[in-house]
Amino acid sequence: MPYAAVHAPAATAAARASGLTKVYGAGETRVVALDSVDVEFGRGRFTAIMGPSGSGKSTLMHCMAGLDAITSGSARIGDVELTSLKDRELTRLRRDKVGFVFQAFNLLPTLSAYENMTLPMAIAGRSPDKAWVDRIVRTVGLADRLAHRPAQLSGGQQQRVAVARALASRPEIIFADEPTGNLDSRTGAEILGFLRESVHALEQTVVMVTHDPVAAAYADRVVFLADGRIVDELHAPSAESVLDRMRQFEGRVRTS
Ligand SMILES: Nc1ncnc2c1ncn2[C@@H]1O[C@H](COP(=O)(O)OP(=O)(O)OP(=O)(O)O)[C@@H](O)[C@H]1O
Repeated sequence: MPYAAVHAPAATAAARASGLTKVYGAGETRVVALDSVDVEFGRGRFTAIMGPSGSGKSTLMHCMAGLDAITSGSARIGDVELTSLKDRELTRLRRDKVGFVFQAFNLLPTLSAYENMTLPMAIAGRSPDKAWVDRIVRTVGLADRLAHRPAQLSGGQQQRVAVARALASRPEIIFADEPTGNLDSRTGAEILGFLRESVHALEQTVVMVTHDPVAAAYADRVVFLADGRIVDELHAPSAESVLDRMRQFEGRVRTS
């Protein structure tokens, strides 16, 4: 049975967690990476996740994307409860409903930009929606690079291909983990602009982990994590307001 049919009515959030707890290890090596996190990622919104190193940002992203099993609580993509899925269903959900952009571009070197973009759909046996793919290609400015292999592209162009690949299947949600970490600031700004454009013009949903207040300012909302908990959030952020919040927050941590 298709997984969508098994579950509850449509949710308004593209993804949500409640009481999401992730514990690694046991005994002396036990680490509570996420401690009962409640969070929603609104459909058609761009959310940044920030927090100090080790605060649980990547773990939250991996658990919400179905890349890592959760210890307790609930994680949903749309109306699908991830904990109810078997491995195979989870693989299918990730392929069909989730797009990923990583710091390393993760493109296949022997394939062209276009083939890389449409590879996940080719694997799934689905033919790409040509009008949609054309729109993405125009949005990320790759029209004259589609036949190039990754080695013939700059880092910024390779990341544009990775963004286009994440968008190509019109996923329910795109998770981006430090997508500009390997790029200079001008090229990084371009990629962030494309992510913002994909949310605002193409009505996609993006959740991005970042350390950079300038990158976070491209989002509609910033969620702050510390010690595996959500401790703050900011709407319509600017780089200054994010930095300011981080400073207040560091002050609180130092004095507590
Ligand atoms: N596979 C693992 N096994 C054991 N502990 C882990 C594992 N992955 C993460 N952790 C621990 O969980 C906590 C949260 O890690 P996580 O990588 O989510 O933090 P982060 O906020 O993404 O950090 P950074 O900004 O440095 O990437 C850390 O204490 C980390 O050491």
